[in-house]
Amino acid sequence: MCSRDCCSNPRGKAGDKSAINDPADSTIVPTAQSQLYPYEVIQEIADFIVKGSGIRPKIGIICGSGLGSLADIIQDAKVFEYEKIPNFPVSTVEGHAGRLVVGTLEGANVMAMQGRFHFYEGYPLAKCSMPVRVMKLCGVEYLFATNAAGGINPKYAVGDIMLMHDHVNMLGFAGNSPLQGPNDPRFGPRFPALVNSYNRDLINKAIEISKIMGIESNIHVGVYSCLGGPTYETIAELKALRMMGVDAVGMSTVHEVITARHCDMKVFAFSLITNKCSIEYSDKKDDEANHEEVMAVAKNRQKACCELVSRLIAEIQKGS
Ligand SMILES: O=P(O)(O)O[C@@H]1C[C@H](O)[C@@H](CO)O1
Ligand SMILES: Nc1nc2[nH]cnc2c(=O)[nH]1
Repeated sequence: MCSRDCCSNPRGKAGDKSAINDPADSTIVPTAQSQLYPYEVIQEIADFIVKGSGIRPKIGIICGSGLGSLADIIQDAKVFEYEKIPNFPVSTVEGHAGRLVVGTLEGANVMAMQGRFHFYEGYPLAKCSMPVRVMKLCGVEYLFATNAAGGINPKYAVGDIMLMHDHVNMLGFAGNSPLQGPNDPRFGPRFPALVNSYNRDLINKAIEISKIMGIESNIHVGVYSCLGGPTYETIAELKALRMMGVDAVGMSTVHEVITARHCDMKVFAFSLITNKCSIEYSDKKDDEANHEEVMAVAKNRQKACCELVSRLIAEIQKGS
């Protein structure tokens, strides 16, 4: 366990001047990824996982809210509780177990985060997406990021899956990035491009797989937007997002994708639509999003999500 309480306590020790130069104190050094988690610290975490599991994973999976079962299908699993991994944050959200599962899926070496870190938990974005860099130094080439999201596109139904082909980074519009601060070129360039972030081949393969699974009418390709949370959106915000071309809205994934693309990982991401976001004013309680509904829908659809992920990993394995 890390001796610096900042790693488990997102608030740190405000006002403690002696900690100003502590690179891992998230209160004093707000968001600079390379300062919060220098390369050497990420390397130590990666070594801990690779040595502890005896596996060098090729595919990294991040399980969205209620989608932890994506990690339950991993074979020969070696499980690391987050609190036992040196310098790792802890999960604080229901539906995010807080375990890293390393093993094999469809013959591929994989590592899966059963629980991710969100900005609204009080973690800076650099900390939220730090595990993606750990994945990279473990050997991961492909990031599979999943999330639960509200459907703004009126054609989307609860339980549908939206394959992400682009995003609108609302936190970025507000000047917040996981890459803020000094750049460490060992991870990637100062100014990474984000066009084509979502791997087109993997999207096309997922569409083909959805046909084989007979769920193609529940599959969409669309644009996700990440907001800070933890509040769900107002009607006016939803209307604005829709005008911007957003199809689904959530509170995660985008900063993970940015970090993955910065270090040149191939990205596949999807949103499970757990609730419909009505953009009309109404008094109906049914129109209000809530986390219980999000979790219940995710539980109902976990089988389809697991099959999609497994089949796509099998395709990647076939090509390698
Ligand atoms: O981790 P994800 O993005 O799947 O979780 C979503 C966003 C919030 O954490 C939560 C809201 O219900 O679900
Ligand atoms: N921001 C946001 N996140 C979600 N996660 C699941 N549903 C929603 C939603 O409607 N809005």
